[in-house]
Amino acid sequence: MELIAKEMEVKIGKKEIVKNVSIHVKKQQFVGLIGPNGCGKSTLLKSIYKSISPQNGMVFLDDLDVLKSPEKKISQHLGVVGQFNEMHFDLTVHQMVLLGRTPHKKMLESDTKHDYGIVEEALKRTNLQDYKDRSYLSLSGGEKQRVILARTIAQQPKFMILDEPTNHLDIRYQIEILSCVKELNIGVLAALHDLEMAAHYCDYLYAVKDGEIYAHGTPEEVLTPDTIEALYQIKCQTFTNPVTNGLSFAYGF
Ligand SMILES: Nc1ncnc2c1ncn2[C@@H]1O[C@H](COP(=O)(O)OP(=O)(O)OP(=O)(O)O)[C@@H](O)[C@H]1O
Repeated sequence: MELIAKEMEVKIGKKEIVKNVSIHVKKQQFVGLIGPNGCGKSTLLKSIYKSISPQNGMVFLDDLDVLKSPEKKISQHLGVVGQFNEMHFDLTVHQMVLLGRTPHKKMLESDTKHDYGIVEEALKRTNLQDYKDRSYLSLSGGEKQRVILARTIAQQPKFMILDEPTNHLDIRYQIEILSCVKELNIGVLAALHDLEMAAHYCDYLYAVKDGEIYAHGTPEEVLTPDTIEALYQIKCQTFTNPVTNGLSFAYGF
């Protein structure tokens, strides 16, 4: 699915947090949102997935009007991995991932073999098969993050929004999670802090500064020393990593 968010504006109290932001994610594109702490990335994402109401703007997933549609309808198409995944009641990992099937069920409809198959596949993709019977609350932050992703995969969304999905994850799982999301081949909009990961996984980037889009384009177009300095107030040199051939960054020079 394609996502178009147009002229998004979010005010909290008197403060304008998101100022007239438009984002376009084409079918199967992996689009990154970068920018310093507090620039408004999460607020923008939340206003797109309707966790907060924007003062202005519209959001379409193909022809589905997200801001005007009921939650259930939206969650049949849109999966969200948020930044904080705390729960106050305990479920096993398997039960948590099975919850991903809820948007596709009628009230009180029981889980089927088909649902269990989808859950198994999601656990496999996120490397969680051995955690099936563990209590969710007993997991580490990184393990919880993977369970939430598995639940979102089991939801079989056609578009995914991720807010710093690699928060809490060590380097191996950062790579595994982003590769796993990329392999889903669906439209993705993800807030990312690691610029090397953003350069490697994203087809297109939006750089946010003070609630506005400061730059957008391919990673090579956006991740220039000037833009990085403007965003993060840090000197930076970019180079092609001789080992990976990817874009790399030397900070503080
Ligand atoms: N409910 C709220 N009340 C007051 N201010 C808020 C609220 N939510 C967000 N803000 C402020 O809005 C600004 C943007 O926050 P947001 O979480 O969107 O930034 P971010 O770019 O996602 O940051 P980070 O990279 O640190 O996660 C911050 O200054 C934050 O303090």
